[in-house]
Amino acid sequence: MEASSQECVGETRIPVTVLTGVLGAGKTTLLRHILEKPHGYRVAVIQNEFSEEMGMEAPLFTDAKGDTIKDVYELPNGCLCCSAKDGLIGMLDVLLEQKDRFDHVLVEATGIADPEAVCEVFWVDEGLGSRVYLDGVLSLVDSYNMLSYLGKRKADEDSKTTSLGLEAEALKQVACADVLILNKVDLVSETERTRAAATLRDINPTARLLESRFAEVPLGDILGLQAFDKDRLAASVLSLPAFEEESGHGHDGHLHDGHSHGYCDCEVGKLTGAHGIESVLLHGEDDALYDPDKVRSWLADVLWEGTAGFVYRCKGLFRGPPDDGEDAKKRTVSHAVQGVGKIFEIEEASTAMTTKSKMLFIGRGLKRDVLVAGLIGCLVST
Ligand SMILES: Nc1nc2c(ncn2[C@@H]2O[C@H](COP(=O)(O)OP(=O)(O)OP(=O)(O)O)[C@@H](O)[C@H]2O)c(=O)[nH]1
Repeated sequence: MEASSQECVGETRIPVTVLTGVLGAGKTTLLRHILEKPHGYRVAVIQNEFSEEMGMEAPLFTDAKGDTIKDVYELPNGCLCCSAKDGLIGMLDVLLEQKDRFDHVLVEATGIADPEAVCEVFWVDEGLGSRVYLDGVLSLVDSYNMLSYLGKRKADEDSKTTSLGLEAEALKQVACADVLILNKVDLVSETERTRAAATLRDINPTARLLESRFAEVPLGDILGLQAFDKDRLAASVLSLPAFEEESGHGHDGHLHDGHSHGYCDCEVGKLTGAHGIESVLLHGEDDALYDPDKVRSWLADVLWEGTAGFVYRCKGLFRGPPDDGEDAKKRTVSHAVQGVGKIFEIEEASTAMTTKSKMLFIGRGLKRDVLVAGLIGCLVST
């Protein structure tokens, strides 16, 4: 596409990139890279996370001075590919009024959004199409977990107890991509990395394929590419395999068909339920302190042994005891928990907690009582 085609009567259209990726693939990590590091790119971000439904706050992005970055806009109330479409158009309109502040817009879709339906916003809405253009679709893929969520694990492992059940959504995100980022390559062997890359190439032979650790990619490789091609996207989606109807998620693998008939499970903006995925949010007691070592061994049981059902994603914040010698009433230490598949980490949170400790688990067949008892078992003994 010629650069000049992005101009309209004396005005340059703003490029928009759509970012997709299943739960925990590294979308927030990529946003940190884009927003917090000094690249010279001025990017406004629209986030459509399920944070409200999940009871977790959206992540804060800060600049080198520690100040909160303001160019992040949250789009609540539903999923971008259906109920939040109008909200997206409205928000882009608001952003365009301040377009001297940025050169690029990045729209982060939830892990279940249908990227094809999100892209349609840009050619269905004529008014919008004259002011912005779709630069490309960027899909992040977790190289460590992708074979399970793309349904490519060996048959004996590929059961509902070891898979999130979002194969159709994950495949479509790969198929629709103009740029694929194979992230978390630090967690896989050379052989696994090659296999993962070949799997992606099989599904989408034409996308630019990048590999990354902690989503660190040159921004020139993902933004300002003028890579989006409507016909290529349609052809790529058509070549996807059909999926059987499951858990009320009524589609045939081509999510587009479901949408074009006005039906979408994520219409109410819920990741859980209709997709057969559950979430459990645990709240700690007001002043309770949790022992990081106990939390670590509890999570090992939950994630590695499956003691509370199949947990694919967990995240949380909890209050721990003060460092040795400090008065517990004066200062407690906040810890952040992040887990994807069987990998998790607990580290001191960079910002002090303003809310109670909370822990979110997403997966299938979750045992709430077991999780509640597990968290209570992590209380600091007095
Ligand atoms: N080892 C490793 N961990 C990574 C990499 N990229 C991201 N992570 C970790 O993976 C976890 C999930 O990353 P996020 O960026 O929060 O993923 P997300 O896609 O925003 O997650 P959701 O909002 O739940 O969909 C965090 O603990 C990250 O630090 C990577 O390249 N290597």
